[in-house]
Amino acid sequence: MSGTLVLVRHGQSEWNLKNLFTGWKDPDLTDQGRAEALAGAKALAETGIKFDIAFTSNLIRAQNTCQIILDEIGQSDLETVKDEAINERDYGDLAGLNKDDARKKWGEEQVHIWRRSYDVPPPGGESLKDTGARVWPYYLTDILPRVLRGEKVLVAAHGNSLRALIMILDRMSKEEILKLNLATGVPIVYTLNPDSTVADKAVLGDMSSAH
Ligand SMILES: O=C(O)[C@H](O)COP(=O)(O)O
Repeated sequence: MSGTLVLVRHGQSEWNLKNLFTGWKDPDLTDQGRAEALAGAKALAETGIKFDIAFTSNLIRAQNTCQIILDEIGQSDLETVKDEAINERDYGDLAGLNKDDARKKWGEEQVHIWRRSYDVPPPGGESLKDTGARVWPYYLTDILPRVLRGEKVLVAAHGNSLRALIMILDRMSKEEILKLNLATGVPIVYTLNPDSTVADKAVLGDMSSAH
């Protein structure tokens, strides 16, 4: 039996718009972010998918993205589990700073390393590896068993908690994950084999503008 796992990064947040490092801070979606979530929802609706359960983080931008999707596909009351295990990576001392100002202060390369490397944490925050250390166990204990039972599972979360998940799903190396950026509101639909490997992957939208 194969199940379906849909991953979606929340739509643009107020702090994405202001170009601020966000992490565990809790800004809401912008109008554009709500529109992105709705566009992703419409793409999912076209597939005719009906979910068995949804997972989201403790942060409002992911929760509202999740609800916009569920409302659009006619599943407003679907069981939805909220857990900080799939929160955005903790950006530590960078949270609240402007990304361009940070580049001016520490240099383009250092900021890129903090944002995209596998195991270099930003000051006081989590690396992707640290983020994975909480995302992966949660995936194995709470999310994957549902998919392997043949269920259809929605995960509405964050750029870096989802990069950690995609790294293991797509068997990406530490070097490959450096280049992966997820567009906001674009659903990624995985069909998993019974041994939890990926049978099929479809991206319902345009990832090319992601940065
Ligand atoms: O937390 C943030 O600032 C963003 O959601 C993700 O930021 P990044 O693309 O710089 O990792």
